[in-house]
Amino acid sequence: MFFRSKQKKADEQMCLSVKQSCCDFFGHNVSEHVHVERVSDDAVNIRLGFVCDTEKSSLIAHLNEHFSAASQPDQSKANINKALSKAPLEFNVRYNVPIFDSKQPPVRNVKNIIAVSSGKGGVGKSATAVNLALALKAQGARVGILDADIYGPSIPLMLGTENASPMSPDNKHMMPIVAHGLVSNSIGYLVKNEHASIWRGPMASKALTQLVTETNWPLLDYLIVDMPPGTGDIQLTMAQQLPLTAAVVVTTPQDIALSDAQKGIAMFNKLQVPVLGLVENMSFFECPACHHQSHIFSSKGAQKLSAKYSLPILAEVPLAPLIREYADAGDSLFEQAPEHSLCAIYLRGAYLLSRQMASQLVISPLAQTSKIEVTQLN
Ligand SMILES: Nc1ncnc2c1ncn2[C@@H]1O[C@H](COP(=O)(O)OP(=O)(O)OP(=O)(O)O)[C@@H](O)[C@H]1O
Repeated sequence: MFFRSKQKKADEQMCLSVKQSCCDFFGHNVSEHVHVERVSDDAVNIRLGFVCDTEKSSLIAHLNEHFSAASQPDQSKANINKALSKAPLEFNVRYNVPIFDSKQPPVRNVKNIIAVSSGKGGVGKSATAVNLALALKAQGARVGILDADIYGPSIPLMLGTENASPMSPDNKHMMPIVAHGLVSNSIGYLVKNEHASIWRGPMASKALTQLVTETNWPLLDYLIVDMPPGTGDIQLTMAQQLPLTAAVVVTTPQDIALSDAQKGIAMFNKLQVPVLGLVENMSFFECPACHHQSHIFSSKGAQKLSAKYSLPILAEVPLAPLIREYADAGDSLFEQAPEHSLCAIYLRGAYLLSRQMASQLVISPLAQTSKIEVTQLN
């Protein structure tokens, strides 16, 4: 009896510290989603609102965690081990990228589809989509990119795959094009730009649906979709047809871009697609000689939007000739200049993006357990 009550107290204590540890880990209060329950003398179930598994005497918690956390496994493991230090259990963390259910049928092999969108054209949406995809890949995720900007597909140029065309071994499905470790498909691989640009709404949406569903995607943690600019009927239909997990809105700091970005946020809100955050592109220009920063397109625009909609700013990307040069050459900034400060900006953006995804997972009723295990980084 005495032992039981002591054990109960120890369990309560352990439960509290696991919850606290999870809150620290996720960076906000998730305690009501954390369920800790002793299932036998030597096993405890921890369910982080969505996952739980026990194996023999060691406790295996499947953390549906974002990829970037896998680059700090010791940190997270240490946190949780600390919380469990009183329990005679071994604690292992396996990393799973979370999956969301969607109202639309899922795309085979694709865990999460993230739209990169902008209310206004020419703000650097495609460049942002490519660099975020490369940054997620650099952090260990399996990433694909879908060029849904069927009126101005620029992904083939930016990936250096302009002359590629997808093979179809079974005459039904296309094999995506591989470049810089990303798989991609684009209407630009299939038809000449001038042909796609005369397509009308239904034809354009049908082409997009085919591009998504008839591509033989390998197992992907993230499929980044470069949406066409704007928030008209075409964008709305496209966003409705895709089983989107979440969206990222790209803007420049100037008022005209911001007001269009708001329309983008409103569109995703209407479709109940969570917006993970904002990317402010062409935020400033830093003079290479004196390092003075000029705010060519105004300043603090994204900050205002961020405050108004409670959205994080994932990245403030400068106006930097290198971004255009690499994009035009179809080269990867991450392969050619991995130490460059621009890479750090995109890597942080990707980190925040995937972290936001993990947070959405905790609060979203659409979240489900990922069954696919992701290899932990060394
Ligand atoms: N931060 C930046 N610094 C310098 N050049 C940039 C930056 N971002 C994008 N660019 C360049 O600006 C041009 C337009 O960018 P991009 O094609 O990504 O814009 P977009 O918003 O996708 O355009 P569209 O509306 O046509 O789809 C490209 O040449 C790109 O390389």
